[in-house]
Amino acid sequence: MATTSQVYRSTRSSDKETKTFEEVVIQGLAKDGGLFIPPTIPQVSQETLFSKWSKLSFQELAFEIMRLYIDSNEIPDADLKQLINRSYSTFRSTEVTPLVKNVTGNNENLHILELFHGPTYAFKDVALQFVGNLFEYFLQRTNASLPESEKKQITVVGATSGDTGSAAIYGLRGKKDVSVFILYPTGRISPIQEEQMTTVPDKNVQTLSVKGTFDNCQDIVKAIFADKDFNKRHNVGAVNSINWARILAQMTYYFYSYFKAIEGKDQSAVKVKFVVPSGNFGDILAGYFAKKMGLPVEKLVIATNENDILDRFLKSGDYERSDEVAATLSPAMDILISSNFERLLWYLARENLAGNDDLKAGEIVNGWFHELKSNGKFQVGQAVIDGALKDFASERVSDEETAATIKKIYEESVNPKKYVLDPHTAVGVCASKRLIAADNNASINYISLSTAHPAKFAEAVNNALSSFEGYSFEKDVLPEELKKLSTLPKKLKFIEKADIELVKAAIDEELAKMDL
Ligand SMILES: Cc1ncc(COP(=O)(O)O)c(C=O)c1O
Ligand SMILES: N[C@@H](CCOP(=O)(O)O)C(=O)O
Repeated sequence: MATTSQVYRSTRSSDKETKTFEEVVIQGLAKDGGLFIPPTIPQVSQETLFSKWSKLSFQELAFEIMRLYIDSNEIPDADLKQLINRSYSTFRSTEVTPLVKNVTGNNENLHILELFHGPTYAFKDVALQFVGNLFEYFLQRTNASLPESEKKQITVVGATSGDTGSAAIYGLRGKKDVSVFILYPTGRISPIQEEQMTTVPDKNVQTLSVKGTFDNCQDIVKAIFADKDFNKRHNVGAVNSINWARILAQMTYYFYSYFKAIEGKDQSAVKVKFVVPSGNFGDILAGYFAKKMGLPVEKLVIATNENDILDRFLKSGDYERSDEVAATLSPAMDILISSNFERLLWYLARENLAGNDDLKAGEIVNGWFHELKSNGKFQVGQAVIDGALKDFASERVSDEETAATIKKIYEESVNPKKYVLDPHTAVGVCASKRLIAADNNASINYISLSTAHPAKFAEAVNNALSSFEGYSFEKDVLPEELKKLSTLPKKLKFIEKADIELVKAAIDEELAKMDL
């Protein structure tokens, strides 16, 4: 049997107010600047997990999980099933997120969880195909009873370091009553990522290339949510992982891949570690929920590149923003502040500092984030670090190690041979390899999340592999669908400075032209 959790609250709130699922999806960010979380995490029994859920398809599993977090009065069973099936019908794999088992042979138990079989070849599609359909569902229902002049529209404003942008655009292109504005840091995303976003001709889509960093873009998006007047005029919606529905939809692949990894093995004798290339902490946070719901995960391993705020936190308890973002081979993870970490901190604060009191936890987290804003850092104390270390470990991976891992796996892989990793996935696989050596324990299975298709990062992949005889990016890596992108006309608007007023003015101007 499973328990449910269908009300939400803000990580920074110390009052009793709760919200419904629809409210948190449509609102995105809480008014106090906090993120929405379910205060109670539903529990799933081991019996349900292993005698029922382990036999389900990806779509069936998604339904069981989502049902626990969404009241059936908000979305009835039949509608939720339809939303899920429609969202995953766009994937190129019938399994949606297939697991490549024992990629380096049987000795290492290293499995690669391929999350890039959706329309934009990155893990974001798993959540954003669903979120796009969800926006449409809620809007159609609200608008059905309203006269034409009062019909609601949503203006989605998102920030991307490369992948969220295109996945959001593909999830929302052409949808009625929704417009999409995506901010990305000029020159800091790969050419294919930029082409994916800027070549979509639908009139409800506009990309904004902002002179600055991803953190500048994310800060502007959060400030836009806090701007009451702009929000009232435009009804702003979130596609970044500040939107709870993103995290919810990502939980499925933790359960699904766990069951695939242990298939045919004695479940009580096997341990599973998930290794997750991390930036904004949205992907691995879904794994935290899966673990807390009852999936017997040994550890969730945060793999960072040189932008290592999460690794430094786990080692010191200081959450401290660096002065500058490093440009690495894994640019989608070039992030200074990991937005979703706030959600984890709320649970850790409640359990370790607030005597399990929701309101007190909100007060503590609010204090921390005010400190971060004024001093660029805060400290959580040993009890919170110890709490985090029960579920998490972390590894920091350099660019040299990333490139070396792409090479090594190309050389070593047996299933299939000459397996090509993208640089983000390589950060995770490098961390997995370190753990395999350190743990030296044959009962542990490592599920390393592959967050993007290698074709999206041609330069890093080619630099690592072009010296191998017979290697051809065009022939072996680049999918047909991505080949034609460079020939299509681009639609983008430059924003000269990372300035909220310039961005708001651009949105106003473009919205007027869209005439939705
Ligand atoms: C390819 C890729 N890998 C890893 C990440 C990091 O994921 P998260 O931000 O959820 O930690 C991102 C960006 O989010 C990404 O685009
Ligand atoms: N790496 C992300 C950054 C945005 O993160 P999100 O998960 O909060 O949307 C990207 O590719 O855009």
